[in-house]
Amino acid sequence: MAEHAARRCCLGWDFSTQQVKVVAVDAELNVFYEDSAHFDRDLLEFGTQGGVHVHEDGLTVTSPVLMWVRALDIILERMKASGFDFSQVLALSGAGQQHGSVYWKAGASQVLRSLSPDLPLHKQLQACFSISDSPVWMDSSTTDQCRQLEAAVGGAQALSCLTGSRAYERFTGNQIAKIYQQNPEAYSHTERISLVSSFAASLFLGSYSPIDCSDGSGMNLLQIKDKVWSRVCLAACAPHLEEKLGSPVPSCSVVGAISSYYVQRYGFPPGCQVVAFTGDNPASLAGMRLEEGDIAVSLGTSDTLFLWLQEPMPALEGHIFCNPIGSQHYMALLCFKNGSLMREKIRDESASCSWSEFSEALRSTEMGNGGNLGFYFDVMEITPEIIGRHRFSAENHKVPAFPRDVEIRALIEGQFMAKRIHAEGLGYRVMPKTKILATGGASHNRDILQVLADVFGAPVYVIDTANSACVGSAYRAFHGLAAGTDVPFSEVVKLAPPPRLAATPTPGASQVYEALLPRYAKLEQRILSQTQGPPE
Ligand SMILES: O=C(CO)[C@@H](O)[C@H](O)CF
Repeated sequence: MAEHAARRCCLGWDFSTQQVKVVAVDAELNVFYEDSAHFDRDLLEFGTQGGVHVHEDGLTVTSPVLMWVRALDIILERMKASGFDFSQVLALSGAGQQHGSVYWKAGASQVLRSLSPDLPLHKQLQACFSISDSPVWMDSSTTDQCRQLEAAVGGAQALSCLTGSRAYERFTGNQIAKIYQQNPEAYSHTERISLVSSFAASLFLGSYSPIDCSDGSGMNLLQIKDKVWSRVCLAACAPHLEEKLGSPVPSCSVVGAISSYYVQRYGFPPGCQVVAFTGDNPASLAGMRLEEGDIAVSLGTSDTLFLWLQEPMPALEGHIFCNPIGSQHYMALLCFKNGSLMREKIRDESASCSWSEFSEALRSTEMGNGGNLGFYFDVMEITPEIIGRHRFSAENHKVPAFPRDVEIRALIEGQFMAKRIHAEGLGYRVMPKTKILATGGASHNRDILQVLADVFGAPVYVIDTANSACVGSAYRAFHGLAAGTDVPFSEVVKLAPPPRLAATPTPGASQVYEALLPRYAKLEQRILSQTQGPPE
């Protein structure tokens, strides 16, 4: 009977790099519907690869904004054809790939406000964008604009203290500066600039949605402490920018009711609430239900850390964003490029291409590896900027090689000690209630997770994050329904399936790694100074 009973629900959307995805989550926080429109597969007319166009200069990377609109049409039509009961949708929220930007042409707001329910969105919005190919996060063509912005605020560290990051090519302020400098006419014909997240929210609102503080933190424009635009940064990027951006809002804000277009065309209830959309990574933090003191480690091609921070320490590496679910707190992202590909290389070289031999090596070597430490960066590392393999004996002497088992443990201990050191450099602190949430390919290897638990001195849980940005957005929609009641996000999501405990710290682990971590940090600085030359 339950199957046919009305299922009050919230929708969570993700306008990501390669697809638009949606999940429907019921009041018991079960996902009961999901669908996606894949750009390369379902929207061939746009000719993207991996959802983007890489331009001939090899630096400029864009995506057609109308492709995103068309993908939404496809999903909504498919949901309608499947008999999805839109009348049960209480609220919706969503996520977008961070840093990307959308340029609404003068007059577009009028079109958004008066959409005809007889036509799909893409047929009505075709003339609404002053830039048809939106810059996205894979773009790295704005180095000049990055240097100009840092110079305007007093340098890279000053910009990081102000906005949470030093200048990065993909960050939206630098992308806007490039458009203003290279296409001033298009810029002057632009009445509104959205992020991908607030652009998607605008489609559902039928008016311009404000940018939320969390995704806004990925622009090099928002003062993350005061949660207002930095006038110095705005002025350094382009004129009249504040009026084109609108004012930022807290990520938990209800930005309005759904546009009548969706009520008339699909049967959404007129009172369906739209909760501010945010960036895909902040939405994933919500989907993983990270709490104060927790850390999420995504062990993939590159390893990514999601941190919950109370008192951030902005640095020249990593990114600090306003927290999407703890309005007075922050989150941080740290990316380590030498992730699974490095683990696979050492597996092939030192464990005969076998994960079971790799695991056996971890089980047969002691915590601390007899004082041997290794740094393994076959590609230029981001955190920090080091390349090459560097091995040190217990006496801190450089050595050319380790025995196979020692090599394997040195790799894994080194990767996790680096993560802890750089996380603590951003202000992260392991707390008594800290949980480490592991996800990604390597999180299926229990012996690797045991080292993670030992190095951090905290229990490791595993979670499935396949739909974390979508699910996190649906959770945030439910939280938006409780707006004004001070119900914390953790209370709203307490029914969600709990993560599974995978490893707890070995007795004595803290003593071992409290001694090793400072040594690792010093040796990392030694390598940096040798490879970067003397300080300027
Ligand atoms: O650039 C990034 C974060 O800073 C990426 O994770 C994008 O958000 C991916 F869409």
